[in-house]
Amino acid sequence: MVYTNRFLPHQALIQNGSTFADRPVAVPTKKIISSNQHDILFSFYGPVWRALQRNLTSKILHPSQVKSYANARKWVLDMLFDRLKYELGASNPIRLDEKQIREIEDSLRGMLLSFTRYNVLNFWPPITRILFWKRWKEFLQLRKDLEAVLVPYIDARKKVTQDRLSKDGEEDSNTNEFVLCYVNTLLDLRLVDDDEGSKLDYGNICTLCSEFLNTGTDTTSTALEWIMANLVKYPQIQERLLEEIREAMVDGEEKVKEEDFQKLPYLKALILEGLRRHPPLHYVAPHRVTKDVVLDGYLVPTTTSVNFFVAEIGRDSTAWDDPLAFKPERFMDNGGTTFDIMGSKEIKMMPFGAGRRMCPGYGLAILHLEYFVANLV
Ligand code: HEM
Repeated sequence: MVYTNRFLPHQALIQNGSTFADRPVAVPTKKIISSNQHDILFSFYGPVWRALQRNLTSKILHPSQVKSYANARKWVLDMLFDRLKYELGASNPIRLDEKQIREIEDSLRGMLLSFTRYNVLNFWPPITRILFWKRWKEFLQLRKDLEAVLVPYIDARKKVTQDRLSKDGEEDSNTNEFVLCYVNTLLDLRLVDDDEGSKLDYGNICTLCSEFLNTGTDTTSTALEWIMANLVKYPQIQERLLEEIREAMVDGEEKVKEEDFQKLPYLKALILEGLRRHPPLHYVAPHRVTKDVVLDGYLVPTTTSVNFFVAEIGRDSTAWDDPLAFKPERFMDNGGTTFDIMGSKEIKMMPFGAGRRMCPGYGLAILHLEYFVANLV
């Protein structure tokens, strides 16, 4: 088995941006450093991050947690409906919350879109930061802007959590609806084993939150747009899906619920076909092998950055019949849908990557896509 690690210099820079600006580096611990200890750049600029983030995301993205966000999904769907009505000329106002969401989105997007501009700062940071000082200043400003947007929400969450605990530390019985969120897991985290261990600072938390938001939002919305576009392009697919949804729903119900999804195999097939034909990420982030490997006669040294052409893999004519066609039926099997999206036996497509660095949010992403596609249709 060839293990690969991430090779992501720009992330190292972004993640430590605030650290270099005005905060001390969070101290890595023996426990946290693990899979990335060989990464060349991370070993200089913060090896703690990848493993830390992986631990946290696997906790918060566990299926038991994912279920508890059903209300949030419903809220977003209502917001989408509001927007559709608004754009169609109805008088429903857009909720104020959307403004706040846009604010977060804008600051994250600014950071994401300009990453090629700042990538040069990674090459030899002590020098490139002097040579490109203007860029470095701009980068720090972007980072400060991002923190200015996120910190109030982190504080608000802190307050909700503190209010929830009674003075003697017992849980308030009136707060049964409390849902653990990602920020809570970050606030609780200690970087060393003992009780005195340091907590993550605002810069650290903002970095982890922005990564979580970046990886989870644009990807899902891009996939959703492609799937909806194909439903418009192929009315017969839309018709078949609508039929399936009608059959699965109890008369009088207005929304497709998460419990209904198991009765909707064609919906699942549609989502998979959307991800195969139009994966939101054309490549996964660059990886590298943890030791030199010979593959098919080619040496892959540890110093090489390895890129996987996700989109091409899903359109490979040796693996798929008529690969350019949009046919959800290809995922249907005896009336059901069975596809090994994790690629544990074979990899015919990898929209979420594969192996141990596979997207930890794939279950949540598929759930979101099912939820929004079914309800919009
Ligand atoms: C259709 C939606 C999505 C697609 C196509 C997608 C795809 C991917 C891919 C290809 C990777 C890189 C895997 C690799 O390098 O091998 C990744 C990483 C990641 N994704 Fe997703 N993703 C989606 C949704 C989400 C969601 C909803 C979340 C969380 C809320 C999420 C969280 C993450 C995180 C935290 C990583 C980094 C994991 C690591 O560094 O080990 N993703 N995703």
